[in-house]
Amino acid sequence: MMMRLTLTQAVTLLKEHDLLIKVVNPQVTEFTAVTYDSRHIPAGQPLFFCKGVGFKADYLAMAIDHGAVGYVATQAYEQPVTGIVVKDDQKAMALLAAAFYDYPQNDLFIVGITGTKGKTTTAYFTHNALTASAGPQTALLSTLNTILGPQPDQTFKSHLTTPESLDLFAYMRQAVDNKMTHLVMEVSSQAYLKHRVYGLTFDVGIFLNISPDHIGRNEHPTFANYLFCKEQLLVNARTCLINADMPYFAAVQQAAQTTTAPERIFTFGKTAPEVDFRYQSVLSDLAESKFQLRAESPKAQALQVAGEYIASVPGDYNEGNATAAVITAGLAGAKAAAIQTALQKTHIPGRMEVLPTKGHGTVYVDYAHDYASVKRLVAFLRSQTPAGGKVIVVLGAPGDKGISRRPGFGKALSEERADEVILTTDDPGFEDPKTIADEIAAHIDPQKVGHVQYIADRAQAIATAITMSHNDMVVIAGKGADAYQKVKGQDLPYPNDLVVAKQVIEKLGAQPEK
Ligand SMILES: CC(=O)N[C@H]1[C@@H](OP(=O)(O)OP(=O)(O)OC[C@H]2O[C@@H](n3ccc(=O)[nH]c3=O)[C@H](O)[C@@H]2O)O[C@H](CO)[C@@H](O)[C@@H]1O[C@H](C)C(=O)N[C@@H](C)C(=O)N[C@H](CCC(=O)O)C(=O)O
Ligand SMILES: Nc1ncnc2c1ncn2[C@@H]1O[C@H](COP(=O)(O)OP(=O)(O)OP(=O)(O)O)[C@@H](O)[C@H]1O
Repeated sequence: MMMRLTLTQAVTLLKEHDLLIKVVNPQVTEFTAVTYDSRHIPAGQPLFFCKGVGFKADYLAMAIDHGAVGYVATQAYEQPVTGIVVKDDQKAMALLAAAFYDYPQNDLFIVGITGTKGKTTTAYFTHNALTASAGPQTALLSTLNTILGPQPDQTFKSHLTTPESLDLFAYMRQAVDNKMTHLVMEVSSQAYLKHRVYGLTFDVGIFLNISPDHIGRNEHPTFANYLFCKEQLLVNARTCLINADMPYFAAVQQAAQTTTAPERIFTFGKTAPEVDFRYQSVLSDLAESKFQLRAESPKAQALQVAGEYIASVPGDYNEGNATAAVITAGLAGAKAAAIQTALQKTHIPGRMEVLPTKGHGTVYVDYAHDYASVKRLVAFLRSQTPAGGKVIVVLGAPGDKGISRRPGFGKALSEERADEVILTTDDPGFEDPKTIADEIAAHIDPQKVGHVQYIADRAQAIATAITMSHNDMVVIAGKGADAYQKVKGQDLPYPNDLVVAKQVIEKLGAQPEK
């Protein structure tokens, strides 16, 4: 189907949402392409969206030079093309994108997942559970990969956790055209802050947890704003699923109740007094997590997903992520047996990847990169360490953002009493990695952490950690499967932590016997 948007449609929609200020030079009555990037102007009659903190009038001029016949912006420009002037460029872009791509959301069962931690893990579990149940009909929008269909060229690396609205609706259209019936997507708080999902209703909205993160320049001004943005997923979901064990549960539940009847709000938890679904650890070891899921309310029982599950990704916190995926798959019509199989087989790149060794303990590569996740990770590994064994941690903190992570890491490593910490480089951007490491070190309590050192080169830091390990746990945290180091505005190639760790193990001749 040829995608199009008429000027009349655009005006009607924008007026409906009280977003239209005026139209200038209304000579073009139909647009047959849309874009927000002057470096990629499609053929046809393109409409150009002027948006973003870094937008410059020159980009619009360049877009028009390359064929744009209209623009949407918060101000009129001295340009001879049709201009749609709006009160909010991001909201306007989301509304017009949905219309341009002919509302693909109407043909998809959409699951949205938010939470400070666990979004990608839960998204993969849910995607695999739905695929195991109904075949390859489920699209995925995750921080790692975008999957829009079953063919290899319909899977590619993602740029953002939640895409810009224009890309989001384009992806949904491609997914529908590729015969996808379901979509599992991560919804970052940033997506609501920047109105990337404005006007979109989710069939299921999952709220996993919230802890202070993503507050600062280019992100949220305050924690209250961060919480508010995350709550919007539930305000815009037909069915809500909430972790009742987390702080701020009452506020989040209240947000869900604003638009959703109690029959469509489900809660889960391990320790909360009243929940629809309760999960309980059966066995959590270094390879997997086995847990029991009980349905405690009639509406929970009706889903028929209670039972025992094994999640392939170790870490006791992954039981909560897996529980959310099981319930959601049940809500989407998947059968317990298919969900069980899928959970056991799910592999998530860079999330709790395990490398056993001969003589150098066990090596973990994990994406933990804030206070809450490093704390839970070190606590879990500590609980699994054999008597006399140590927990050796390799990590750094990124530059130019997430400044609160630096004291957070120091605090988490101290509270969980890491035995050996090797501070290193992790996407330093325009900052000096040694200064970042010093800021982390300043928050490490020497009474609680055995020894701290700094090794700038990440591969060298990993080699040092694995070489010194005997009967110990080595955890390489923060970068997961990232195959780059962000340095001074450039993505410098880096093999990734798993590849480096495997090379070190091989060099040491420490591969385990098959
Ligand atoms: C703060 C934020 O959300 N920024 C995103 C946003 O930027 P922006 O709208 O301000 O755009 P900009 O990069 O300043 O550029 C302005 C405009 O000029 C256009 N342009 C630019 C150059 C040119 O030559 N011609 C041209 O037309 C650009 O296409 C853009 O439309 O839109 C851009 C795409 O157009 C994104 O790449 C960019 O994400 C940046 C890279 C980013 O780091 N975002 C993070 C904070 C983010 O969104 N993270 C969350 C996950 C958080 C979590 O883990 O929970 C996410 O959902 O990914
Ligand atoms: N429920 C949880 N509680 C605490 N830590 C968790 C939880 N789930 C995952 N983690 C940790 O957080 C890391 C990131 O997990 P995941 O990628 O699933 O989360 P995310 O929400 O997508 O993260 P991000 O927004 O940073 O991309 C994992 O590698 C693990 O260490």
